Amino acid sequence: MTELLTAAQMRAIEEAAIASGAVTGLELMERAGRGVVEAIVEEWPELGPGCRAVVLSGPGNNGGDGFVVARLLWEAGWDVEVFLYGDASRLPADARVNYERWCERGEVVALSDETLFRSRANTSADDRECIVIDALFGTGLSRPLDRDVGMHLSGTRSTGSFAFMKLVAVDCPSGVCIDSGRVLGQQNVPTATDLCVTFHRAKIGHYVTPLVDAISKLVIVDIGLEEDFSSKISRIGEGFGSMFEIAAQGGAGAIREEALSEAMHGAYETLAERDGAVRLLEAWFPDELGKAAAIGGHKYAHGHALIHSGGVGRGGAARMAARGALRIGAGLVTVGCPPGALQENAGALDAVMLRSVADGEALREMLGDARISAIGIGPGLGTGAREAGLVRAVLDASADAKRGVVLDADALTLVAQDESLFDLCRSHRSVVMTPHAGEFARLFPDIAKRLEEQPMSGPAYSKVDAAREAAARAGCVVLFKGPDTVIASPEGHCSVNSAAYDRAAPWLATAGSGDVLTGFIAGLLARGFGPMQAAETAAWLHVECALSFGPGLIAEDLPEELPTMFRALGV
Ligand SMILES: NC(=O)C1=CN([C@@H]2O[C@H](COP(=O)(O)OP(=O)(O)OC[C@H]3O[C@@H](n4cnc5c(N)ncnc54)[C@H](O)[C@@H]3O)[C@@H](O)[C@H]2O)[C@@H](O)CC1
Ligand SMILES: Nc1ncnc2c1ncn2[C@@H]1O[C@H](COP(=O)(O)OP(=O)(O)O)[C@@H](O)[C@H]1O
Ligand SMILES: [K+]
Repeated sequence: MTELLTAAQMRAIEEAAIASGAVTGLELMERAGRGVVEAIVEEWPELGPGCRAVVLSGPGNNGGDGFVVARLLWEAGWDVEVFLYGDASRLPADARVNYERWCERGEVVALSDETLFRSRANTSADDRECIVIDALFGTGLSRPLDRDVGMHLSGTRSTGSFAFMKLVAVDCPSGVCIDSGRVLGQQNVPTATDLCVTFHRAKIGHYVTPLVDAISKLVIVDIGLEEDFSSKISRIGEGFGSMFEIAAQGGAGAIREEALSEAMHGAYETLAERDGAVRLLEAWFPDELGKAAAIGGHKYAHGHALIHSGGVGRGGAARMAARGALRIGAGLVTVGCPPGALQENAGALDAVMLRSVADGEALREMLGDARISAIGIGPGLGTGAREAGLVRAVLDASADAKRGVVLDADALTLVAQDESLFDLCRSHRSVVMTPHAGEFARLFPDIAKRLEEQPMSGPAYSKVDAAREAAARAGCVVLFKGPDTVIASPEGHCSVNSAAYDRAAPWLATAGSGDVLTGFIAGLLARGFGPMQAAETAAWLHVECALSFGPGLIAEDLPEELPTMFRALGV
């Protein structure tokens, strides 16, 4: 797992590195620009000397990176044109140095529609490949782009502008708030980007919608800000100034990195432990996953999951969830269903047990069995009074926190409709809610509305903020689905399970896949996982199963892929 950073965290890390004397801003800029060029060469090895590059540099350090890219491509024999948006005399120091270095090699043209239109790359008769480098704004974007800049970007991004165009964004596509992945302002700034090269760590915005949908490939360049160094710089805001003071007082020229680390020791938690850190779930699984095999003993030692089904003809969702719970390692799984649906379910279940549950009262009685260690309810359930009674019974009879509960689909709709059910969730210590965007809007309409409003300044409200606020309000773990699934706990822990970039699995958006996820979570809760850990592990395995199976996947395939996954993971 790695941390996804905010722009403020990234700035703090850079500033602390520079203040430590371990590296200069100019060196970081050179490494950043070099990283962009290396990423271009790796992405398009067929491009090289003679190819065209149009570099759009902005008024800050992002523009500075652009000048470095221009120089390095020029030195490699590319035909480079550079445009500047802003006033060269007001560039920050490092960007200014790189501006001047470029000026020794080529011209800088003021960016305007007209100059872009007249660029060599645009007007030449030959159709040599052209790469456009978007180095207008990076982490420093604070307000919406001016209309004309939005227009330039639209112009260059529309395929008609240049003969063969690939668009490379330095750090992030300009106009996007990198904390949220959202475009600032009313401008219809297009963000479609072939390659985005960012530095040190990915930022939150790179992994959440809408930005995650717009970038074809994300490359993270190591600019020498070491892992253990950055991990010590965790708290932005109060107290941070004093760290710089300590660094500055070190005197005697460059203060060594160790001295700075020493100064910070004990004063800052590691980034991973800090509330507010957003973790990206990566090649990872908790040790607990492997423990089932080691526990041995009775099947009840591995937990008993109850999945509640809907009525006749609506049981498929619960049966798939049950299969998921069983495959992920619950010792026993029972499907509970209305008496009328017994026959249907009996014909379709073997290893999964079956119980008739007439109503909420009957369910309450059944839940007197303390060995039932988790419940999944919602898929295919229905939204009538009887079903509301079932959800109430589940929440009432398991609030002792030893029994985890997953609420999905219709159960979420019921909770959204009834404040008293919402209150029961709040007072329960082990509930996981798994809404997709529609269910999320029903449960948290004001939060969903805020997420839809056009942001005018950064940092903008993001899907991460929304999931966190929802979790805090509901007192539950909230798993907000999508290709950018965000999982948040009421305590403020938060992670992103991405199905983008090298984990893209669009075939996972298939009917019933969410039902299987409910089963995965219920199975892990039954095994004794905490709600956050169960949600994270299940979501991560869900995408891994989809990747392992590949296109053609249907929801039923997901549980069946788990044994392959477990073997691959050495579980
Ligand atoms: N600080 C460092 O040491 C490093 C920074 N790097 C680069 O520096 C970037 C951040 O640089 P900056 O903090 O200078 O920020 P940017 O270059 O993203 O932009 C900041 C400038 O744009 C202005 N501005 C913001 N929004 C505007 C708008 N809508 N219209 C017009 N002007 C606007 C700001 O007033 C400021 O002058 C990163 O994205 C990265 O590309 C890299 O070189 C790595 C090292
Ligand atoms: N584009 C996508 N790529 C990968 N996974 C996706 C994508 N869109 C949705 N998903 C995932 O697919 C599942 C769909 O769940 P849900 O919306 O509840 O559907 P259903 O009710 O049909 O089961 C969720 O786990 C969600 O995160
Ligand atoms: K940019």
